[in-house]
Amino acid sequence: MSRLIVISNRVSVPKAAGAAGAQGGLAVALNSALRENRGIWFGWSGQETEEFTGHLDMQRNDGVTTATIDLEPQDIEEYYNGYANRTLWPLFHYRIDLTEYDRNFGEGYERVNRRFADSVRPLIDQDDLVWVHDYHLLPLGSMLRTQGVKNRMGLFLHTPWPPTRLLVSLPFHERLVESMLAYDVIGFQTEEWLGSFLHYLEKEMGLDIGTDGCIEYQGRRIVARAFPIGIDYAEFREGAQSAEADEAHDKLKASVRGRKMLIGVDRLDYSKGLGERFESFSRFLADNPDQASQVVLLQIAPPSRGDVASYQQIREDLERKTGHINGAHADVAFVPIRYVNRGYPRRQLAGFYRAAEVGLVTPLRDGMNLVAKEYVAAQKEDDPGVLILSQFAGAALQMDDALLVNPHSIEHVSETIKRALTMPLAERRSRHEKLLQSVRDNDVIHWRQEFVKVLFAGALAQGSAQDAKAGLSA
Ligand SMILES: O=P(O)(O)OC[C@H]1O[C@H](O[C@H]2O[C@H](CO)[C@@H](O)[C@H](O)[C@H]2O)[C@H](O)[C@@H](O)[C@@H]1O
Ligand SMILES: O=c1ccn([C@@H]2O[C@H](COP(=O)(O)OP(=O)(O)O)[C@@H](O)[C@H]2O)c(=O)[nH]1
Repeated sequence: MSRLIVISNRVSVPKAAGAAGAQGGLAVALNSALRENRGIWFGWSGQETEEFTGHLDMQRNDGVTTATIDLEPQDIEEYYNGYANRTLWPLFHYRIDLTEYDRNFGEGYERVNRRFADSVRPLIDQDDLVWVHDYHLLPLGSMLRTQGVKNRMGLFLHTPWPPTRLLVSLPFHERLVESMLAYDVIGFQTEEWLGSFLHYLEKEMGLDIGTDGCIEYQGRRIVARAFPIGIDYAEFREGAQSAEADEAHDKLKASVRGRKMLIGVDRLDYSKGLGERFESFSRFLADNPDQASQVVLLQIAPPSRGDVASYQQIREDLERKTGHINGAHADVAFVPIRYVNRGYPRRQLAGFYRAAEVGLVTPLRDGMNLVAKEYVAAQKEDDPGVLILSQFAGAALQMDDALLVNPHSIEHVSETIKRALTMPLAERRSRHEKLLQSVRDNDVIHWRQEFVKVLFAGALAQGSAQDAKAGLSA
């Protein structure tokens, strides 16, 4: 069996920054995928070094071998804080108002991708499958090809892919997209993002998408397909039944003293729609004065990408908004929003999810959103909570038994909160049963197997890309 060489910006090693529980879905998903496979996970340690040395720190933790490099401050500033998180992240989440174009960012991005290529190259054996992740590393595959790597290489994008009319605002967009065509397989979270990618290839590059869903490019055949990511269902369910989860559940339940609870768990990111969520909750309190002292919103929001100005801004905005809402609706014995700026281990989160009657997952745009799936997996099957889910999360395409909302519509979300809180048990059970089945059937193991199968076999996309092309416009 071929080894898997996974390459991502973020690697989940104990030494990595944020390992305490705020690393986001990519790290969580890859950790469990790699535990199942022989191979190596390569990437940035999350640490800074004065001068880049290319030194590989190899570790074996919990069944996963990792190889990490440290980056120098200029790399972190231009590549991670710069091109990845000030340019591509906002653009890929449809926020061209926040997108910054700076020549130094682009140069730093290419330099760090080259450093990744130089460092990982010696780890790749002839039969290995190479699987690159996310927007930080789009040109890595083409750099490895230049170094003579002939292995099968795949790319999976964890974020949305933007509509063509937004993407063309990126200087040198053609160069970036063309570099992606060095991969043999390009995976997206949903058919929608896949459709936008294919639209770009057709309209901007004049490429034909084959009837078999493949792209012929310079004598090579590339498969582009949707592979929706899932959670490690078995591991999460086990954790959700642990003593740690029970303790977290019991403590939280006791603290709300009989009130109903809504829960949100998100990195502190403008894409997660936290401001709109708080306003919707405030509207619910204003429109339902009889309920106002009976319901509490717990928002867990570990800080993320704190060196980027737009993230500092959203943090300030939310602090101000929470203060206003609590000021307007609190009384001496009751505060409506508990806003917590720290991360928790997932076993504790599982207990928190179970304690909440409603899961509020309302991003303005999100590649998938694993919190939505975790909320469902953590519920008691005989008395489950209700998931309110943004129609703009990738997860919504698989979870239409949730209450789907437009997170921009404060009225709609407020009314949906009321509906969720008063939903009869029979409807809660029937919705939850279907959601749980989908979360169980489409777990992270299924995701990894599907991607690796296509990468390994070079198999045709079986019409999926063609469906997306026919059914969606960018
Ligand atoms: O590494 P950070 O800068 O701290 O950010 C954390 C991760 O955020 C993003 O996660 C995405 O991947 C999830 C799993 O596929 C998906 O559910 C979610 O919708 C995405 O936002 C980012 O794409 C990762 O690279 C980051 O590691
Ligand atoms: O305090 C926290 C907050 C979040 N997470 C995890 O971070 C992931 C967030 O993934 P998601 O796909 O929802 O969003 P992302 O942060 O990757 O954009 C989920 O597995 C959460 O359980 C965590 O472990 N502790």
